[in-house]
Amino acid sequence: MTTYLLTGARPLGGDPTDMLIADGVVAAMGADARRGGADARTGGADVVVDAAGLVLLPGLVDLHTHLREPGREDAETVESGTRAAALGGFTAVHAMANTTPTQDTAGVVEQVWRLGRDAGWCDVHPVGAVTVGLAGERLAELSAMARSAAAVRVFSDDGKCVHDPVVMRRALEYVKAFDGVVAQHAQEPRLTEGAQMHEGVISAELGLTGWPAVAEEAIVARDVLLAEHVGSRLHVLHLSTAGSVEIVRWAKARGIDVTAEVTPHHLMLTDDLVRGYDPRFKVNPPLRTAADVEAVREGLADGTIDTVGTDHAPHAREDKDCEWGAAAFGMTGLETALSVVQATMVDTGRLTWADVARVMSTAPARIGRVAGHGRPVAVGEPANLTLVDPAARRVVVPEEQATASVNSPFAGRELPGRVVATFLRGRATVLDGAPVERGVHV
Ligand SMILES: NC(=O)N[C@@H](CC(=O)O)C(=O)O
Ligand SMILES: [Zn+2]
Ligand SMILES: [Zn+2]
Repeated sequence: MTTYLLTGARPLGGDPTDMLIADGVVAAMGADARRGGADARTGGADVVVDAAGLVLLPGLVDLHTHLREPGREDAETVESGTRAAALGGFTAVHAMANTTPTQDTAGVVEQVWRLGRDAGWCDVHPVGAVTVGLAGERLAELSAMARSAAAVRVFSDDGKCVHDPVVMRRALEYVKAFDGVVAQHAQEPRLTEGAQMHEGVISAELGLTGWPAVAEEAIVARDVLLAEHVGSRLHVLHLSTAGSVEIVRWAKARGIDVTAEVTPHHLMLTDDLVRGYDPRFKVNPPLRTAADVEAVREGLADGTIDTVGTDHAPHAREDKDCEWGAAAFGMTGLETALSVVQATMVDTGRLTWADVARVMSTAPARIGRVAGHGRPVAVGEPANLTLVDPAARRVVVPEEQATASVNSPFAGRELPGRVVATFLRGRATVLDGAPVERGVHV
């Protein structure tokens, strides 16, 4: 296996140091990293990576990716989506269940898991659907998916809300048997019929049907109470309103086992962008107000919100290049997530890089029960690592990204930070900011 010497990388909170990556693990750090060979420059390593000035993070873990395969390979495939993930610094992603066919059986989740393993860009953990066909009526075969080769631990009808309280209660009870978690897309369906954007001053001005904050908050409030009642784990996806942050803060103070996610776009963008009617800004839940953005930033900074999940939602051109009302909901995000978190949270002084490791790696790995990821950067640990250049800046050009879709809301924006290298169990998937095909380095 190729060995790598990273020179002068800055681990979290530590001084710059050298690191030897060999046999899939962090083999040595500090002076020991060069002891493997007579050559003083390489220390015997096959590849030397100059990491001076770079931040070394544990490989990022996304609990919320839409890979679209099977069913919409025109928008994304497991191959293109996981390549994008590696370029974004991710070593593991959870593939949402709203595929066609739905990931609601052991057979389909095993298929996606195998496609991920064969592509080799990052670990793919399929999410299992909570209900058959995401229809919200009958529970899917949760335990068969948990016992399958894909070892599913995260269950979600994402795209749809598990709105029937009895079905939600049963799902929460059921997943306890295998330490699973229900990840809820909190959207009260009756309060959001025909909704096109956030309900507020701007929806009134534009004459578009609004998606009120209460439609999210009512489900978040109900679900934390259900989770408390049955003593189960709940994860709230893409939390987007100030009221939702308050409810989760209350629930945590009460000891309820709830975790919450915010997306990069809800940390940066607001509903006034809809004024241009550009469908790149159409997303579920919708972009909210500046006060909501401030509240989710504060929630992420104080630990109320546990994770940043990309909700990478690629869509084919014909589903986005149309008028606002007809366009699909969703935005790509894997290749910009870390930069958006840097811009909104690190460069504003609200999170340290150690906090970023927590919200984008450690916490999602723990919630998803993913072994080998989100671990401390230390000798003997699996070498799942990301090297970031925080001083770099770049303009986002969707056509240059690895994702097969171009619906990035950050197109044309200059963002800070660049993923220089990603390592998956000691193998480089990205070097010098470019993907490394398998077989080039083994
Ligand atoms: N976020 C979105 O706007 N769309 C997601 C579904 C979802 O995450 O709810 C999609 O699958 O396209
Ligand atoms: Zn969703
Ligand atoms: Zn989603």
